[in-house]
Amino acid sequence: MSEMEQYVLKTNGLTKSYKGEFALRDLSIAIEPGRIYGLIGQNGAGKSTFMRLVAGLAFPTAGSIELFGQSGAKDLQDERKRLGCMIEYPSITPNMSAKDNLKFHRILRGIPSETIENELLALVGLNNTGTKKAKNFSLGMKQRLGIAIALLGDPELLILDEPINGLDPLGVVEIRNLLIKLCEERHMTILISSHNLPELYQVATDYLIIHQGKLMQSITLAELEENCKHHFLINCNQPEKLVSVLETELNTVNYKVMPDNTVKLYDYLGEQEVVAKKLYENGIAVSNFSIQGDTLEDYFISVIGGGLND
Ligand SMILES: Nc1ncnc2c1ncn2[C@@H]1O[C@H](COP(=O)(O)OP(=O)(O)OP(=O)(O)O)[C@@H](O)[C@H]1O
Repeated sequence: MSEMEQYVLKTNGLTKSYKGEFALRDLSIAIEPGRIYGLIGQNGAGKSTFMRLVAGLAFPTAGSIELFGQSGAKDLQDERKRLGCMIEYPSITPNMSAKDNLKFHRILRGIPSETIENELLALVGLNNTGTKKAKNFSLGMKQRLGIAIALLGDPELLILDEPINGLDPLGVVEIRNLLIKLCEERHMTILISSHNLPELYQVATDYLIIHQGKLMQSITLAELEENCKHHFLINCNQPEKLVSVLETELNTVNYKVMPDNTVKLYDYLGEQEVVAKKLYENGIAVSNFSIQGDTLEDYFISVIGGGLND
């Protein structure tokens, strides 16, 4: 990456329609290097469409794509050599072993190094599969082989469409560990889609939530955790006085004043009456005083819920 390449991928107003129906609408995102982005949305939200457009497997109806700082048609095609993709299904030949599958794709892509096959098999934990044919692999093994194929060109941006859906918990952990390793050891940027937020959790550093083809939210892991953390939500007529009461009478600075002047208090969660009493004693009129906080699923639903039926 050169200094010019602040973003690995940037899209502006990216739109794709099929026969007048929008699969993707006005999607503008920016992906920074060395991070793992979870592209999250329900079935049909537009995740695969987005990945296909970035990979050059489909063409946008409107909007633009910039890869590694380049957006001209020819430059974009050149930059796509720096991508590794597994979109929709792993491109596996069922009657071949893992190694032969890798060899086939290596030759197809004109990669001379033969040692890369064994290196990648070891990396994805398939080095002991010998002559076993891919059709006899578990789903998790097939996904890992698909990832190994996507890694053949030593990509800087790895795009994986639903690599963990349908896997058992152990399979999910294996893929998760592999992705974290690729990001940490090779500084690879990863874009991974799923319709399951808890499955992406612990692997993604950033989340792009899409619904009905539109970007609903781009959020970091820290922001997601902050939004899901349990707290008292307090609405009152004197937020400054409330803050002073929290600090001086309740001895806490573990609160946050939101842009709309509501206050989130993260302390005293089991002691609602203690807080309520202090507010009352100090003459603070409260219009809302409730415990808030979401599970990841609740949060996801609350974000996409805003876009239902538009
Ligand atoms: N080639 C195509 N022709 C017509 N419609 C399409 C085509 N590809 C996608 N669509 C439509 O675009 C919308 C988005 O589909 P897409 O496959 O991108 O969603 P997704 O989020 O990847 O869903 P899933 O999780 O089910 O894979 C859907 O309504 C789908 O029917």
